[in-house]
Amino acid sequence: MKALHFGAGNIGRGFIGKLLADAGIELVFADVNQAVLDALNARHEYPVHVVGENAQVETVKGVSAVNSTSDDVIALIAEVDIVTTAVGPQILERIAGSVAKGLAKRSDNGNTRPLNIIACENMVRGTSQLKQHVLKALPETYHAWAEQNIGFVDSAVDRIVPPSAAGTTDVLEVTVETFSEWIVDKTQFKGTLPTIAGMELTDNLMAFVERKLFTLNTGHAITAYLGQLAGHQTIRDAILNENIHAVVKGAMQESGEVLIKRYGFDATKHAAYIEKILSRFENPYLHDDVERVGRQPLRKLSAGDRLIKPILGTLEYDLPHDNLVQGIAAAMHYRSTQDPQAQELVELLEKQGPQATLAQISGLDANSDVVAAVVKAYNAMP
Ligand SMILES: NC(=O)c1ccc[n+]([C@@H]2O[C@H](COP(=O)([O-])OP(=O)(O)OC[C@H]3O[C@@H](n4cnc5c(N)ncnc54)[C@H](O)[C@@H]3O)[C@@H](O)[C@H]2O)c1
Ligand SMILES: O=P(O)(O)OC[C@@H](O)[C@@H](O)[C@H](O)[C@H](O)CO
Repeated sequence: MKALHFGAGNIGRGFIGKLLADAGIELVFADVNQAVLDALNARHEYPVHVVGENAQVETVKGVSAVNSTSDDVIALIAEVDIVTTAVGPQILERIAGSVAKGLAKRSDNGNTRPLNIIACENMVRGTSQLKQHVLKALPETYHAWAEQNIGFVDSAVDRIVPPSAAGTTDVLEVTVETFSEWIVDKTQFKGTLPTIAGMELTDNLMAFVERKLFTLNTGHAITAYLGQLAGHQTIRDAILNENIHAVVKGAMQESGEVLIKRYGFDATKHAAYIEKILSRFENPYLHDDVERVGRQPLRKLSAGDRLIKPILGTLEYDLPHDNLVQGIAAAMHYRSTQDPQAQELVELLEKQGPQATLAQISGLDANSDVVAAVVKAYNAMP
């Protein structure tokens, strides 16, 4: 079996690529970072530091790499059995053109072996969104063939992988937590279901996607935003602040009440899931900057993402949401000179103030009580 994985970044090298290579699948990474590409092709292996109580260094072996903008990608898509991505939601549209060209070549070559494509991004049904971009770029004459032979499989992916520790000179080294979870929608595969250790199959993916994105990522983002406001550099320092801990836990519980109503989750098990996540945020072995976790605030404040979708759920079921309001207000205070979305947020706030800015980014009604509550909390923050 052969795989092409787009994005040799933290989650690509530290989680999805590692699982594929560990399963004995011949793995080629596609990326745009020349230093990473050169190192992968020179060494064909890299170290993964799995940190925790039983820390160990595992070596991922037998990998190679191609430039994601080269025709190599097209040739690979024509022949591999599985394509995965971990590039970031905003990049999916950019790789869709090459995927479409690869599919056309695959069809022209008469290759009818099933190919499954799995986007491993923090978004709801990211692969389905990639599929739409690919179909737009693929001439219509290939659509029926693609429907028959290509599985676009949605997934939920969970493992905290910050950039490697400061001081390392190895561009390939990656540090990961012990915990990991990769859940894929088994109803969307073409051909035989793959058996890859660490990949779980489900026929109820939406529950897992929302449970992860609207618990872990909701709490993570709020930890980052409140943490930055309080002057903390890392997620661990932020969550050890009692006031932040209380709001983060409260927000995950508020979001959890929605998930319990929507998906019938067991309340006791969900409370334990929240506690486990809080302990992961405290992980003393990871150095995870609030700036990484808070990155791209406009994406995180958009209607379907980790802050707004949960609060919409509390409105739908008439549930409390005071802690989510604090989290959204803190997100609007996020600042980063490295992050174009943080710059855009500042420009919007300067031009039109918090009420219109929040309404524009999130799709919430500018005159709603919830927007008024966020603006009040925003103005009360330092
Ligand atoms: N890091 C985590 O803890 C974590 C956990 C779960 C999910 N995720 C999700 O995984 C995705 C990737 O996150 P990450 O933390 O690994 O980010 P990252 O920045 O470390 O990695 C992204 C990689 O994509 C590459 N890239 C950019 N444009 C590309 C292109 N056109 N073609 C191919 N590669 C391209 C970058 O060079 C980089 O190596 C995101 O959607 C993120 O939400 C991250
Ligand atoms: O990757 P983002 O920007 O969507 O979110 C930042 C973090 O919350 C995220 O990367 C987590 O570390 C990850 O989702 C853990 O599974």
